[in-house]
Amino acid sequence: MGDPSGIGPEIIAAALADPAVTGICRPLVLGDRVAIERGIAVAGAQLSIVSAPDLVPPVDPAPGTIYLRELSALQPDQMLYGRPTPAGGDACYRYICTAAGLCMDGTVAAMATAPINKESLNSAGHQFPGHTELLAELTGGHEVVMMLAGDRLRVTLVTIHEALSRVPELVTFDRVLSTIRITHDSLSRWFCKTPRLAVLALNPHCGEGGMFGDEETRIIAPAVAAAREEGIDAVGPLSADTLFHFAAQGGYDAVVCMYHDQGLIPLKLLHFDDGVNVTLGLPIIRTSVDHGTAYDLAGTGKASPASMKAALVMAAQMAQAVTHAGPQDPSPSGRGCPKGG
Ligand SMILES: NC(=O)c1ccc[n+]([C@@H]2O[C@H](COP(=O)([O-])OP(=O)(O)OC[C@H]3O[C@@H](n4cnc5c(N)ncnc54)[C@H](O)[C@@H]3O)[C@@H](O)[C@H]2O)c1
Ligand SMILES: N[C@H](C(=O)O)[C@H](O)COP(=O)(O)O
Repeated sequence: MGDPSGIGPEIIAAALADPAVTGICRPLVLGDRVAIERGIAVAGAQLSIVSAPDLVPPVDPAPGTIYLRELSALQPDQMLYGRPTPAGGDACYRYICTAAGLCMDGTVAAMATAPINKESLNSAGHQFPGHTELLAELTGGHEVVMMLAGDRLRVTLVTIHEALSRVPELVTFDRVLSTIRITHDSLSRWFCKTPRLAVLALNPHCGEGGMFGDEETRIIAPAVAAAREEGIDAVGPLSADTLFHFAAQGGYDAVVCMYHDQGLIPLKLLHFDDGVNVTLGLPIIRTSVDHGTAYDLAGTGKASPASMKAALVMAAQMAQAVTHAGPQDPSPSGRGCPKGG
């Protein structure tokens, strides 16, 4: 359900009132009854709540119904809009842990998360920069990669939630190569058979022959060469300022970026409304909205549910791909692939 003080409950209600979502999956909400009731009212949705303490939704769920596992019973002062609390952060932690557990034991096929406030998660004593790192730990310490995807562009990140000043020391040969590998393997599995990857430079103009930095020649180019030797269709390092123009025109299936804002600024410029965050490298399927808790909009009914809907639909499609193709079979599409799903 995400942060009870943010827009999570209302965008969930809006998404679950849409037959395009409920037609492709049987959603089970992990959250707080009062927060979801409030979200339904804010979204103006015609939905009723059915408690599902131990059950998943039935094969033929009743229309207009939200199946809810109540994992918290927050007091009104613990879910004031725009006012995160440690209790709310702790509740988010429980929702995420329970969802991961249900995915790991096969009770559910996938999880899609609404936004959390990272500060409130940490104020509750859970020291994680976000869902991504928490899920990596909960599911066995896998190396994970954050991908954000829309119809025109997909980006993956070598470094995620890090201070910009630390990025150069974190961009290592091993990290760049493993990000390329995980991007390639995950795209091959879920989205397209032979993905074409562009790998970005860290510095302007690829370091301009060493004038503006040498990470390109020391680290990124050797990592790209190593990936190519493994049969991965990756090119780079390429200058970030121009590459996105070509990637958005369909030149690449994903762009491997060195740091958070290098990739997420172009992605959100093109896809703020409908982008989906996917955690690659986990043993479970996890998607998420591409935006935050939007405290300025919480309770106003103005928040767009489009990214929440897209995250639910993508999670369901990924789960169906596993069911229909088997876990190791990539989708049957040829070279290059439609983005977003
Ligand atoms: N998936 C996640 O859990 C996730 C993702 C991003 C940010 N966050 C967290 O959210 C908190 C707030 O982050 P922020 O302010 O940088 O980003 P934000 O996305 O919450 O807000 C940025 C701007 O976008 C607008 N906005 C966000 N979602 C919208 C929607 N659905 N419809 C219309 N407008 C929308 C907001 O009103 C605000 O003006 C932080 O704690 C951050 O870490 C969580
Ligand atoms: N970097 C993401 C974004 O800006 O959308 C976001 O913070 C989500 O992170 P988690 O999925 O790890 O919570």
